[in-house]
Amino acid sequence: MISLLHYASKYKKQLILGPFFKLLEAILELFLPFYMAKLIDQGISQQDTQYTIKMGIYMLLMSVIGLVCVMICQYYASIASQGFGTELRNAVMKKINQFSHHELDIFGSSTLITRSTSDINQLQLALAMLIRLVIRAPFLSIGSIMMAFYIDAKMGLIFLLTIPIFSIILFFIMKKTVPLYKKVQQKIDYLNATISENLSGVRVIRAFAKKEKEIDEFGEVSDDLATAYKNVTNLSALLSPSTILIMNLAIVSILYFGGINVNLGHLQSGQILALINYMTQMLLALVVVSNLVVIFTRAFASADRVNEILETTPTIETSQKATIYTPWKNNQLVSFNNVSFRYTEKSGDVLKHLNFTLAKNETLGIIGPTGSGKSTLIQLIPYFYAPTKGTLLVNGQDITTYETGSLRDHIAIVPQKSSLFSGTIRSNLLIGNPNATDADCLEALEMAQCSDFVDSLPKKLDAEVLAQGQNFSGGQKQRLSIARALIKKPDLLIMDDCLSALDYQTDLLIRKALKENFKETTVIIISQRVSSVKDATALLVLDEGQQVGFGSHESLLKESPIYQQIVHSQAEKEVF
Ligand SMILES: Nc1ncnc2c1ncn2[C@@H]1O[C@H](COP(=O)(O)OP(=O)(O)OP(=O)(O)O)[C@@H](O)[C@H]1O
Repeated sequence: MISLLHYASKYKKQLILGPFFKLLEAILELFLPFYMAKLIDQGISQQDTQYTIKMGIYMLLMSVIGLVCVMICQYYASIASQGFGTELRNAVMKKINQFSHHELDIFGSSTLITRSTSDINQLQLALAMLIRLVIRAPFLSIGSIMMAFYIDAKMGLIFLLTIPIFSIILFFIMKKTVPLYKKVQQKIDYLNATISENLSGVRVIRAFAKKEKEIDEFGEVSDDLATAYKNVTNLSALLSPSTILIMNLAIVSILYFGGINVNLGHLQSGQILALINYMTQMLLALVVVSNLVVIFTRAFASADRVNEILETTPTIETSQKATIYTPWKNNQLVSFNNVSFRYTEKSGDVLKHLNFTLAKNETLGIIGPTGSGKSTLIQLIPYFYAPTKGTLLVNGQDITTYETGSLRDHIAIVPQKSSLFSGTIRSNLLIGNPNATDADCLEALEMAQCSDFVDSLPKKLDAEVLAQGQNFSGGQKQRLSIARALIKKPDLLIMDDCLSALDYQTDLLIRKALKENFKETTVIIISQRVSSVKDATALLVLDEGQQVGFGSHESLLKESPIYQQIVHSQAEKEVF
């Protein structure tokens, strides 16, 4: 948590002045009972109206100044805590954006969302409390004891006695609640993951009529969190009645011993009232201290979770010596040299000893059964993942030596699962090329075979796209994703099984448009359909991560049994 405080360094003024004004207010609050005692004992008791009014005015002034101090402190606390939260959130988002796909896989999106929202909110709250209460509460507790001793040393002993009793109760409650609060935070994480999975898969859940099952399962997760919350709040809630019990017992003691002292003439009734006020003030301040402990415990747990993100070193980092990718230096655009890859240390190799080369302006088709590693392979080329073994050259140079942004600027990928962003059709296309004109957009839409349906929309290029493109059909989303890649006019275009979702005619027209308009572009097409890749310059056949064939359609038909099987099975289907 301490290490995160430098994100509040811009707010030094607020961090110093906030507690300072709160301290001023606490000093004034501490003197109020003292003046009240004087008002009663020397003003009201002795019927000295002038003195009573004077003390009343002092008390009023102190209250007004105290109020102003509180407002200034709250103002500074809000500025500093909100600013700190914003700085921290920006740093976390920056870091997440530097993560390679490997770190994104490890963390998972739901915990990244929880950590950058609710955990940072917790830290923001802790900083606001730090400014507002961390000096005030201990100051009021100690100050009240000192004032009690100042009024009467023997009565002050009652104050000293209450502190260990309160501390023992606080210690036992804290000992039980602190670990429980950590558990609650983990359960919130799990609840968020469940909500996000349910919402993203809501259509599948309904299609399989599993709504009731999902509702029941969510109910269990939710009940689990509620039970954890109940357990911890039940324990925390003991603190308040225990404090009130101690406070009342202490007040009874003050009244009892104070009464004796008043009878003996050692104390006056106003002083007894002041002592009761100090006792209330001290115990309420101690309750605030205990709440602060809870807030800080939760903040420490959140700080660990946020720090985990900030301290993660991305496996793919652009080094100082990184080279800027410059296109067309080398005839061999992509070269896999004995490349193997595994997602995690423990999992086996998903790609095994791949060796092939793709020359510029050529088209490579990748085909193979599901799970054979096709998508994994193409994710290595833009350096989303680093090869585990072997070297991968792009444009004659090891990908690990490139500045990743410049490399990716020259590559466009159409992912297997199309993803559009909320905005308009134009804003989605501009992701591919921010400088594209309307004419460029229309040309890309034409090549991706989506002109007809975009033309039929009343707002055309300005037609609204909802989050994840929900208002478009699967095929329309796929074609818009293709247009977004084409508008980039990349050196290397990678299409990850995106044509299989389209009808044969559209698939054919898109490939024809590519051939005619992207003569200077190297293309990699993954497809389950032989017809989509058979005209490629070379075909790579994958099976369980192994390269089991590489060559033209004709040569593979003669040499590769797996390719023969694939062709045969598809030819059979086409008869029916
Ligand atoms: N992010 C990931 N983390 C761990 N394992 C993964 C990950 N992505 C894929 N895999 C595993 O890697 C293997 C290859 O998956 P990949 O998606 O590359 O296959 P594919 O040939 O593209 O399949 P499909 O044709 O079904 O799209 C599979 O066994 C899969 O379980």
